[in-house]
Amino acid sequence: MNDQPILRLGTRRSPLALAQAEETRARLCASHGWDSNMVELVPVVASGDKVTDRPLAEIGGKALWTKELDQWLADGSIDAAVHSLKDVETIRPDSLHIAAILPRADKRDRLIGVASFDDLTEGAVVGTSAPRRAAQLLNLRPDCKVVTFRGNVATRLGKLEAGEAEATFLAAAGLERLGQDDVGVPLDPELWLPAPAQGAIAIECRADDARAREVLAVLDHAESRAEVMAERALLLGLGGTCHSPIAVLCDHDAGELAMRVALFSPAGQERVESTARFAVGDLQSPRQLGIDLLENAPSGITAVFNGLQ
Ligand SMILES: NCc1[nH]cc(CCC(=O)O)c1CC(=O)O
Repeated sequence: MNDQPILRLGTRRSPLALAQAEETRARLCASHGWDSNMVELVPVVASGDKVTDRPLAEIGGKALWTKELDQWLADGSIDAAVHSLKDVETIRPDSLHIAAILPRADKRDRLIGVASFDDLTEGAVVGTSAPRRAAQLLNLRPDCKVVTFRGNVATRLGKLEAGEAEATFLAAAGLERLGQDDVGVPLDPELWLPAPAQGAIAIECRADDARAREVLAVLDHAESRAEVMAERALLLGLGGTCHSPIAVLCDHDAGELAMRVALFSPAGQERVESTARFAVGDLQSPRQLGIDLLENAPSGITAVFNGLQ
């Protein structure tokens, strides 16, 4: 009997990351008829988890979430890595391959602490460290004051509980995966858009690892992949990073993809938005949309995308 695991799955150690890794393991075992010990979870402390008092954009960006797992993939310590796709940089090394996108969960943000934006007091302090959430909030409610909220979901809810802010935002998907979908209220995409690829779990392996690619491919959800790849193509066209206040949502609609996008200046005074429809699988058009949007954007928005601010 061979008791070696068939697949070593790297994950971050936060409760949300572990829940996502467990979901991946459960799907793999169900699809292949494996026992759960045939997939080994290998937790790593990511650089991004070590610094929790400053905004991610300030301390080095999204690479902080993938650096260690990329390294472990490269040196063969793990066969695959589980990521929240919204935390994964737009341009990935050629040596890695996104072998599967799991069925996407609720794509919306939830507002926590108050029942609606109208219920925020005049000048309310709101906790977030995401440039998109800060800018989008200030666009709706210029009177609010934004304070940095980082750390895992429980940490952020704890800060809210301790009165450090009147409200905060969290992704519905993360709350759901932690069994906390009773927290806060979902924000209607007509009013408030999520981050590119929000709610999507991606599983990466080495591009040249045919066995891992084959084993993981059964988990791939084509509809979710089409949506998140279009959102990431837009990001590529915009040259967006985690510094960029970009809000976008792509849904399937009548056999096509329907995209809504909004860009903001950092303090929220300026906003450009657009809607577009694409054929499923067309990545050139969302990328072009990003380029066109920036060309016509007001200067406060182009400045942040051109790294001038
Ligand atoms: N930036 C942190 C992060 N990365 C992924 C999620 C939640 C799950 C997801 O959006 O896919 C969260 C927490 C949040 O934004 O509330």
